[in-house]
Amino acid sequence: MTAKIFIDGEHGTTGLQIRSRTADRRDVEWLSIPEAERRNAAMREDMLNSADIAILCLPDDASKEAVSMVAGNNNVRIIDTSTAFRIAPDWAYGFAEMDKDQADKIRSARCVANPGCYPTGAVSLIRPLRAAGILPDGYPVTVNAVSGYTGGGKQMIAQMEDVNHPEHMTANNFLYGLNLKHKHMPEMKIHGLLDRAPLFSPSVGRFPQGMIVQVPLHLENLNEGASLESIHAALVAHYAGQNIVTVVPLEDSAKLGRVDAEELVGKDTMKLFVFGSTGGAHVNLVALLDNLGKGASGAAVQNMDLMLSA
Ligand SMILES: NC(=O)C1=CN([C@@H]2O[C@H](COP(=O)(O)OP(=O)(O)OC[C@H]3O[C@@H](n4cnc5c(N)ncnc54)[C@H](OP(=O)(O)O)[C@@H]3O)[C@@H](O)[C@H]2O)C=CC1
Ligand SMILES: CC(=O)N[C@@H](CCC(=O)OP(=O)(O)O)C(=O)O
Repeated sequence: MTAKIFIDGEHGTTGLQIRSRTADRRDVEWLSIPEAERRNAAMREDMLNSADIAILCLPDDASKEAVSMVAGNNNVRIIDTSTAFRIAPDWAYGFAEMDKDQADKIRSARCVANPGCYPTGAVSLIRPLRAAGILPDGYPVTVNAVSGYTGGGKQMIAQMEDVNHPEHMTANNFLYGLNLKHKHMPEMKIHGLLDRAPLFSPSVGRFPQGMIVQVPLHLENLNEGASLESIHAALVAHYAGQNIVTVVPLEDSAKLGRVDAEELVGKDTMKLFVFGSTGGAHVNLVALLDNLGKGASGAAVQNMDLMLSA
């Protein structure tokens, strides 16, 4: 039997990439609304309630509205790509490699919150070190990142690409979130198992897709015995047995002169690096991903497949 899938927001950046990733699939039937009717609430409600899985690719407020439209209809399962439910206790967090049992939680969940692109990188680096007792309570975690501009959705894409846009942006690389209250911080804190909010400094580069997330650490402030090698080993152990999140061997990362934010564009995988020198004072943890791959649409398709395999 084919599963009926409706993407609310299918004509936006994340929605379109879900459709392109699944264009050849014959095991799903797509329910669809013409683009001109994308904000027609009655049509959306009808489609949402007819789906086996509704994938919400909408701003937070519209996602909350969509969820309210299917309240009480237990036949519909939901994957929400917005920030709205990522720390809701009754939603499964859709980062399947986060813990050994996370894929099973997603498989059996009615409601799955797809992680944010930046939190996917940050949580992937931080959580294993908290779980392994390497990163102590109270450690002041810093997360620095650069994203391709599609991370800002249709609006930022137009601002970056359309020279006639009234708010056209000419910068090749800019910092934002300068009040240090970015909406992703609670998600990073909770799923990173942190007891203190991280300091998060995001930026955007003039390239459509790709992302680097960095978590620099001072070894002397970690729990005793922490080293480049022990941190790398903890990440390797945490991600053993799956092939989406790869921990790059230390000897390979030691040979690199640079990391290219666009290396994984079009892929749904993520690479983790541990940079530093044996016996050195610092390590820099780096996650490399496509903001629209493992950071959004790729993860949504992965979660859909897990839910369909229940
Ligand atoms: N882009 C990325 O890299 C990532 C995005 N996300 C999240 O995914 C979600 C979607 O983002 P993205 O695809 O980038 O955004 P876009 O702005 O590109 O697309 C959003 C789509 O939703 C539609 N929409 C907006 N409001 C409503 C509404 N009230 N009712 C029905 N449709 C509506 C928009 O239509 P209209 O054209 O009329 O505005 C548009 O088609 C967001 O919550 C975002 O935070 C998560 C991870 C990464
Ligand atoms: C470049 C850019 O603007 N990025 C977005 C985040 C993109 C993303 O991760 O979406 P979620 O907010 O749904 O997690 C931002 O910082 O708000």
